[in-house]
Amino acid sequence: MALQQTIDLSLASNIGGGGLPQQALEAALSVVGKAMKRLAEDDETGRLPLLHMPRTTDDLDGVREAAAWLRRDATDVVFLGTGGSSLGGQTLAQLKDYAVPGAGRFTESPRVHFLDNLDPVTFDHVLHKLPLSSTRFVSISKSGGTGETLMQTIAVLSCLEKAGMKALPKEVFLGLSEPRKPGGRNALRDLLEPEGVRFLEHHTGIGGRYSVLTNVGLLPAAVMGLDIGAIRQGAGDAYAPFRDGAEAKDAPAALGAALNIAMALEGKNIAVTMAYADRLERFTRWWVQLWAESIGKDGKGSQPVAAIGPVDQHSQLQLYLGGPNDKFFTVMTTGVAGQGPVMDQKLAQRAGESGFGGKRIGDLVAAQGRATAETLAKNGRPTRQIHIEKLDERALGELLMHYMLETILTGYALGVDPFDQPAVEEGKILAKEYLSQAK
Ligand SMILES: O=P(O)(O)OC[C@H]1O[C@](O)(CO)[C@@H](O)[C@@H]1O
Repeated sequence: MALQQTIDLSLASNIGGGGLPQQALEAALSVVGKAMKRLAEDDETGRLPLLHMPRTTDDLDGVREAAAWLRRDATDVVFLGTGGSSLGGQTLAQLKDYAVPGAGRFTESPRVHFLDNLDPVTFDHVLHKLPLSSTRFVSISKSGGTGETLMQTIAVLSCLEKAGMKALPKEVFLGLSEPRKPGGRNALRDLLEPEGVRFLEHHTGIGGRYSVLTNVGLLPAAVMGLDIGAIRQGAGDAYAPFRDGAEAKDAPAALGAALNIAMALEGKNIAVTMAYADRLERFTRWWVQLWAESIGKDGKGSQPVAAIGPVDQHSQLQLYLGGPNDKFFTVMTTGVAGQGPVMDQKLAQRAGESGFGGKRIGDLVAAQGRATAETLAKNGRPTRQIHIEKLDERALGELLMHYMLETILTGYALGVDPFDQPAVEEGKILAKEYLSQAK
């Protein structure tokens, strides 16, 4: 297990009044215990194919083959898609510096782009800059009907045609969507299949925001050269206590769910995840969607907030320490001590920081992560600590599965369906109505 979860700084017995009383945690653990029984049935009956993902390997070669096809002679690979059709891939790609401030500009070829937001200026800009003859495109949408992804795909097809490309769309494009439902439409397939574009199948039993361990997340990961088998193995590590029939208090994801539930009942309705690693920034955004869409319904749910350390110490920490005590914190750290450039003794002295001398940048980041968690606790702010010594494919797979399990169990325990998102549809319908009125 790469993930070490510590809840000591969440408990009233350690941090005083702002912390969680032991009996509140016990009560939540008992509800989560029942939710775990439901999860075990889900596994047994096959109702939740996500639970089988860690032990599935027969699809990996297909993913690797598609990734190799995309990489062949490509300078750029562009992933079109939004929400769960993009954030999982981005999270994994960040292990290889995707969207890491500064470092992301130097990533190896092919350059990978995820265009998950629809912004006309960005899209125009990117289409003009891309070397079209050596760019590959992947359109991902579970439903095949998401307006943003369809518009992006149409724009790219038109752009390829206008550029008078020798290559046909089927030579540069790949689709990833559910199979067409009998009698139903799949607009993305309707768009691309007549061009001969090949499609990978989106798992029909796994929703977009839970799809990071399927081809949706693993295809971009494989394009980046990551070990996708290790990602699945890591997911297995998070699931192992559940398979082994552990009690809620001994299964880290179940303990996490119980903490979240109990915290919300104690008035901590904001869940802040602050990760001290650039390579977990996309993870925090992936988690925000996972948590918000899965738990926020029927008048229930806590507000997920993503933060990164140490940079957000300089923007959010004041509120966290001095503002209302209505938050439950997770401070995430990695084993960065001893890593990075070493501080020259003389220069450190000249800067008036002789304590920096001989220390490395990673030493300061490690100290900051620890100090933030402890300062939050000293101020009565309940804080869970998650530490991952070595952030690699296996560890990230474990972290992703941990959070998916924590989310599902929280939904089950609260009596909400963690797999739908009915409220989002209303605005989509209205937007299409306004679009039809636009001149
Ligand atoms: O993969 P699709 O079907 O394009 O959906 C994209 C995203 O849109 C949502 O349905 C919300 O509108 C998310 O749940 C989903 O991840």
